[in-house]
Amino acid sequence: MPIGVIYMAVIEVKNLTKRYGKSRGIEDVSIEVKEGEIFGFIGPNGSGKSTFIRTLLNFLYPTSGSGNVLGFDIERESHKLKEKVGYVPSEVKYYEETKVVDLIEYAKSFYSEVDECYIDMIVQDLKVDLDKKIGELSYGNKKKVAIVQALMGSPKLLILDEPTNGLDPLIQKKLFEVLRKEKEKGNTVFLSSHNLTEVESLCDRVAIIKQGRIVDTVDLSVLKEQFGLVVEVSGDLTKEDVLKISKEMMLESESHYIFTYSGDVNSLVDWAKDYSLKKLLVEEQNLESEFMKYYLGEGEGYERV
Ligand SMILES: Nc1ncnc2c1ncn2[C@@H]1O[C@H](COP(=O)(O)OP(=O)(O)OP(=O)(O)O)[C@@H](O)[C@H]1O
Repeated sequence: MPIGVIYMAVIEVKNLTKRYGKSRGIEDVSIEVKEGEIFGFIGPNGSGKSTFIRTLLNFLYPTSGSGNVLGFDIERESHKLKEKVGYVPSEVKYYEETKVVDLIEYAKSFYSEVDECYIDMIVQDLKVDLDKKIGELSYGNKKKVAIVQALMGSPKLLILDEPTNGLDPLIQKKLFEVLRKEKEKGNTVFLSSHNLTEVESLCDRVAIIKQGRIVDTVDLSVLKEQFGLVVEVSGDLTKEDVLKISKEMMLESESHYIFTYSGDVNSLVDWAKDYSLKKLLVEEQNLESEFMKYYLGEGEGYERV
């Protein structure tokens, strides 16, 4: 961060709770998203990602807690807030008989100024089919229309609920390019996702939600610096043999072990030479191997020895 630059919190939420009657939605969620960052929100199915986003945008009333987005209170000033935020919902619903081109033109009429060249470029990049009716579009193709609409007012903040769901890999890549450009312009992106690989490649920071509560918030550049190697071995060796080289056991079954390793590669090679191995697989640690623990239930998963 350059010295002297003060980053404003674009999203600031304190102790936000939303219950559906007696059922849990989100519990005591506190988050701060800084201006100009791409912030990922990840967690298992039903953990509360959509509930959080919908409460933030006042589509749901909070049970308790408070928050502001772009300086606007999420309850009292939600109408102002919604004007300034580009939002892509997880489920896109439009009037089925409307043609895409008409919907986009109609959406433009809500803004005093629209960067037509930019919107045309997004339409082309995402291969949006302008001539079809909404009702004729697939789930992914509807999502693309929602993305175009979210970008229409050149928002300072984009909130996207599982934006890549239903998009093919090429369009996902194009969307990431668009989001990176938004960041380059100084805008802020908040997105929920199930895809840890995409989160790793795109986001600056990530919050992990589990059973409605934030369990961790991570700066990915710091985390990546700590990443070592993930080593998988099987053959004629015991757990004690593995513990000579690493204390970070991720999985162990009979003669088959997966562990992380951060030391010198040559020492790892020397260690491996002492055993008769059937398999030796070494790969760089990534977000998926690190974060899988958050997706596992009680008693499942890795053991740190
Ligand atoms: N309208 C509703 N009425 C009652 N409970 C609800 C409602 N919507 C969500 N929930 C509950 O709130 C919790 C959080 O759901 P939410 O949809 O926010 O999770 P999510 O993380 O977005 O899930 P997914 O990854 O599957 O989209 C779940 O236990 C869910 O059953």
